Amino acid sequence: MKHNDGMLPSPGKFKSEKSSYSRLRHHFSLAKITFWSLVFVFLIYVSFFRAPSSASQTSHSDPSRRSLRTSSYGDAWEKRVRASAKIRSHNGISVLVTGAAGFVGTHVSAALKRRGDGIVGIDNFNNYYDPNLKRARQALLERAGVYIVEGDINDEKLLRRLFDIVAFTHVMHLAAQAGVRYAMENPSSYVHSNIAGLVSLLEVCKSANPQPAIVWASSSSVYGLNTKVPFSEKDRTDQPASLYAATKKAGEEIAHTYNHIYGLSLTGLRFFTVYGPWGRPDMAYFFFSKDILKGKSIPIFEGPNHGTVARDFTYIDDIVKGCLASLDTAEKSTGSGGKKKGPAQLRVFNLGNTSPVPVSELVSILERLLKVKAKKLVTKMPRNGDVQFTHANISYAQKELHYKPTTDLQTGLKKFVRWYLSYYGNGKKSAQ
Ligand SMILES: O=C(O)[C@H]1O[C@H](OP(=O)(O)OP(=O)(O)OC[C@H]2O[C@@H](n3ccc(=O)[nH]c3=O)[C@H](O)[C@@H]2O)[C@H](O)[C@@H](O)[C@@H]1O
Repeated sequence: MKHNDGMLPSPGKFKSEKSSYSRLRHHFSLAKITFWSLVFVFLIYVSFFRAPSSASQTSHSDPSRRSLRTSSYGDAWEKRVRASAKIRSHNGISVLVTGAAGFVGTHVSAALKRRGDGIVGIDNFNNYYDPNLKRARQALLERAGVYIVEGDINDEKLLRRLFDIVAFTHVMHLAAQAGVRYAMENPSSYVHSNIAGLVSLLEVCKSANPQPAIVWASSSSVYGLNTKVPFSEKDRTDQPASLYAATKKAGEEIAHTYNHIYGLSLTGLRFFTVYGPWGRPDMAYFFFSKDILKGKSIPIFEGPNHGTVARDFTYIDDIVKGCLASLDTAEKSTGSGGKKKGPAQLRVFNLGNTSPVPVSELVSILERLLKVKAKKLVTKMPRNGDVQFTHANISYAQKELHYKPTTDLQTGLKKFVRWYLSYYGNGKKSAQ
């Protein structure tokens, strides 16, 4: 600005010398044009280079950006959605599976498809862990005839569009930011997926006509610092030990609200450390296997006074049975047009294995199966959200869902290791 001010002409001078006046005027306009061009270029720079850098951090969380992409989905896309949602069995259901390229999502989608239900998946394919594994799961489902729409559950416009195309009878909501310890690194991703994403989904479900029944993934971590074992659904869950657990607990309260106000039928499933083939590389059994094969040391947590850390590890096939039984026993939502017509079903179930195994035992089993001795590094359990012990009381699920886990850790890990070695090779091509 100063530079330009300095060029401001004195009017008196220009009256006496006309030609130099017009020359000066010409110079002045050139300077003005140059100045405003620079301002313009600067503004473009700011909007194109600065703003997107902050947007790119939240790009996964900006539904409007995705909606732009969504609007480009055309007839061919719609046809794929319809084909995938086609029910092929008598009494089949049509299910929107969120997080379909995830570990549990893939297994549940495949199982539903096998029995003739119509399935449409949705997944944002984020890079919390190796997206190649998610793509491989997608390819697996694709071969089975399940289409996964690439999109975020925060994108209400996309969700509404899916409901316009398919009258889903059920939603199996498995999309989430998982992992207990990562919550200290990236807390907002938990709020984004587990709270905002859930609300976005429920908003769409509540105004869908007919409203679907919803089954969704809560977590055993909601028991937090609860010391009464085995954990029963009636026990207190108001002492979460991690933000992850807090967002899942918040999800249970949000479910209550949508059930209460809009008559949505909602079933929350508290999964207990689910493991198996096609599992999540961020989980201990998975990266322990990878590191044992690589000869890297593995940190085995122990509690205060050398206390045992144990988990009620639950095999994926048992979890899938629990999910399907929850869908099959879910009553219809009672609302329509965003209004409640009567009381609707609201349930929460533990889906565990009822037999906790110490982490040290998990490692011993892996050593035997992988035929490699682990380099164990016994470490004090860090204060980053872990709890020392989980143990499910499953009597409620047994009664209502006929849920009965049948796979012990040794048998389940054998299947996992077989898959791991066939997928990644004998440690040569290992997980990322
Ligand atoms: O059941 C649940 O609710 C939760 O189960 C798992 O959480 P977590 O049980 O902590 O599973 P892992 O991260 O695989 O840990 C398994 C066990 O290994 C221990 N561990 C973990 C990491 C490590 O480096 N060393 C170690 O000993 C943990 O303390 C824990 O006892 C999942 O990661 C969560 O998404 C899920 O919600």
